[in-house]
Parts: sequence; structure tokens; C-alpha cells
Amino acid sequence: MIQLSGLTKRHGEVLAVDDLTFTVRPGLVTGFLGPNGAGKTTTMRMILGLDLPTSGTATINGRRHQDLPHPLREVGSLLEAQAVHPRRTARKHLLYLAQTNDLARARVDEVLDLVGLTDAADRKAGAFSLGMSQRLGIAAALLGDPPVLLLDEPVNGLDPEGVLWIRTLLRGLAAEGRTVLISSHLMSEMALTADRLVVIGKGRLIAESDIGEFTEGGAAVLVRTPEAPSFTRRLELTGAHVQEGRDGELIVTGMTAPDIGRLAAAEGVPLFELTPRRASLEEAFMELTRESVEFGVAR
Ligand SMILES: Nc1ncnc2c1ncn2[C@@H]1O[C@H](COP(=O)(O)OP(=O)(O)OP(=O)(O)O)[C@@H](O)[C@H]1O
Repeated sequence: MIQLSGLTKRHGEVLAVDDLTFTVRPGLVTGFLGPNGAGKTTTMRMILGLDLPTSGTATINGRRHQDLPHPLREVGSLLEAQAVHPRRTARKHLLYLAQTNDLARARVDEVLDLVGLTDAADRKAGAFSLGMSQRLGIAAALLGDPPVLLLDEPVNGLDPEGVLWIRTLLRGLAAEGRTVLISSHLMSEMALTADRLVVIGKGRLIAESDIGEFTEGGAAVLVRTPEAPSFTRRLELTGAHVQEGRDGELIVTGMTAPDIGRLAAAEGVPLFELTPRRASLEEAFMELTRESVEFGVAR
């Protein structure tokens, strides 16, 4: 579990992270979303003890990162700038990490296998493709078999096969009961990977909910009826918002499809179509973060 309480980071004039409070639960993949400059990387760096908060706290399983006796056994991370010696092989890199962090050497072969790098284990990391480097970074994150994982933009620049691989791996890790937090600005990717979303903009929390609930706010129902004008008035009397489209098509918000159906039946209005339309995650995200994007990161 990761818990943030009033987490704040000021860089001079810039309030990069502004009073963030949320919890990342185990057993789920939580997507950490926000437009560029929203403060995702800064937040992750504070959780990992790489940046000190101006105020507030971030804890991993109840303790601040600097108070963890064996950090790599508690939390694995993948940040954008990974430091790997280019002339060191993948295996040597992991063995070095295992040795300096008091982790079992046998785990190196296990994680190489887990990320599909066994055959490339003795090649120099400097010659790795982006996809292979990401795999090596994830192998390092998993070395201590940690219950908590933090990955900053793990699918950036990967080909579709790499994206699918990471998605499957993360879902598997969460299914084992781990806490998985991944940052991204790719909504489409989050829709397929995350169970829960935390959305920030301009350093502030905008939304925190399960992925299904996230799109419900913008849910609309498409209604088609030959009696569009009179049914529109009837719907509006109940408080629904109605937008008229072509050919007797109505887009209704503020009322569920079953309630619209019941009202039509009670009024004897024939319905040719009654279709709930969920706002796509992309639309919901744009709507939520519109203000943070419009005003950019200057504040
Ligand atoms: N070391 C720093 N000094 C000054 N400002 C910083 C520093 N680090 C981050 N910032 C500013 O803090 C804000 C948040 O940046 P951050 O990198 O955390 O956002 P992000 O959500 O990860 O963005 P992106 O998706 O572009 O990576 C930005 O306005 C950034 O310019």
C-alpha cells in the first residue's frame, strides 16, 4: 500500500505537487494520470525518497522510504532515466544490484527469465534496444521481490508487442496481491491496463476512482423516437438534459436508460432505440483535465 498525505513539493515559484492525498491499494493496477508537467514524476520521486517533500508525507506499507530497512525488498521502481553502465552485461548489472542490496544471487536468473532476457543476459546493456532496456529496468525493479511497484511511463516508446508484454506482466503482478502504480498520459493504454485511476493536474488531485466509475460522469443515453419534440419536453420536466440530433435522435444525460424506458412506457411513447453510451476514457480525461491543460504549467 502507498499512502500520500498532504504531499507537496515547491520548486521555487513552481508548485509541482500541491497537497496530494490518496491511497494506492494492493491487488490492483493503479494508473497515475495527468497531462505533461502535472507532477507525476515529482510525486513518484518523493514516494521513492529521491526528492524531499516541502510538506506532507508519502509512505510505503506505513513507512517513509528512508525508514525502510531493505528498500528493494519493499518497493521496486522504474523511473525514466535509468542508470545502467553501458559496458556492463544485463546479468552483471543485476548481480551488482543484488550484491549491493543484500539480495540472493539466485534471484538474478529468476528475474531475467521473468522479463524474457535470459538469452540476452550476457550482452552489454549499452547495445540494448529501448524495449530490452525497459525489460532490464523492470528486472531490476523485481529483484527484491517487492510487494510494491512504481513505474514511471513504462510503455513510452515501446512497440505494440512490448506494450502488450508490460500490460500482461503488470496485471499478473497485481493479481499476486502487489501494489502497482504506473504513471502515463496515454489514456488508451490505461483503459486496458488499470483497475483504478488517480488523475492529477497542476499538481492537484482531480479524480480518484475505479476505471468504470471514471467514465460514468459523462455517460449519456441515445434515444430514438418518432415523437422526439414531445418526449424531449417530458424528459426535461424530470430534470434530464436533452440534446436533439438528427432523425429523432436524442442524447440524454442526467437520467439512466432504464428510467427513460420506464418513462416512455408510462407515457405510451414508442422507442426505436435506447442505448447507453459511456464516455470513452479519453473524453473523460480531456474533460477533467481541460483547465489544467488550458493554463499550462505556469502558475
Ligand atoms: N527540479 C525541478 N526544478 C524546477 N521545476 C521542476 C523540477 N522538477 C519538476 N519541475 C516542475 O514541476 C512540474 C511538474 O513536473 P513533473 O515532471 O513532475 O510532471 P509530470 O507529470 O511527470 O510531467 P511529464 O508527463 O511531462 O513527465 C513542472 O512544471 C516541472 O517543470
